[in-house]
Amino acid sequence: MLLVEQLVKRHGSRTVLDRVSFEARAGRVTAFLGPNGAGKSSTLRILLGLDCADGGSALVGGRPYRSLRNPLRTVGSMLDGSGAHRSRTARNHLAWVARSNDIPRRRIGEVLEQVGLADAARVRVGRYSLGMGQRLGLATALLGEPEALVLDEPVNGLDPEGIRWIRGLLRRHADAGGTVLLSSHLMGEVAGLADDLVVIADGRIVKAGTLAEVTVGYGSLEDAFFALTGGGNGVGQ
Ligand SMILES: Nc1ncnc2c1ncn2[C@@H]1O[C@H](COP(=O)(O)OP(=O)(O)OP(=O)(O)O)[C@@H](O)[C@H]1O
Repeated sequence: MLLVEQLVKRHGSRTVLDRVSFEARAGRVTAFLGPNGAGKSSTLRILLGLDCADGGSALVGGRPYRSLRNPLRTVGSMLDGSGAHRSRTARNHLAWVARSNDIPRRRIGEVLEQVGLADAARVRVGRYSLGMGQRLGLATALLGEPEALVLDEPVNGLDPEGIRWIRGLLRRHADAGGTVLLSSHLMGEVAGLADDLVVIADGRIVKAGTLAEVTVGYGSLEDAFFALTGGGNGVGQ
């Protein structure tokens, strides 16, 4: 469903993505794992049409994101929290997104209920906690009932109950045949959730496969991660 092939991205003379290739399949939760600065966000931004590649391709359901007619009905995403303006309420924000993507209004109430924000729907986003902002970001991603979800560090700011909740939500999405791609630099959250792993370090894919394939020969996912990434930063925080 999500296919990244030979992706190259440069900033000045620096190559931050070096022929990155991987696939996130339908019915699976795929974790995109790597230390800070490895190139996860850069890849996801290109996949979601927010940045241009210098080479290669990134396809959603066989097409570049920018060629999708109503993108939020194909792929829902969350990068950098909710993406909502501080002065808006959650309901206003979702109404605006729904309108711009031809999504029926009934979905607003449904997703607010689904992410546990129904009671805070009329509170301004500027007053939300980090975790509430994450929930609103997820509500926005779910609004168009997309087949695929692409989430950058989705558990940031969530408390243990929130982490458990998001795990369940993503699991159900994949079990219903959807595609989930999430990035993370935290081991613990991924070990209990992902079916497939893609490990990136210094802009290169160093390993991809099922959880069992990636961890074979190592005591734990954390051991595998350190060995594969050369002991990157920010791991296990
Ligand atoms: N606009 C930019 N200009 C210059 N360098 C950039 C730019 N955007 C990203 N980079 C660099 O590209 C590299 C990859 O960054 P990226 O944000 O994709 O990493 P990441 O794996 O998402 O890390 P993190 O977990 O910290 O978010 C980093 O070295 C970063 O400094």
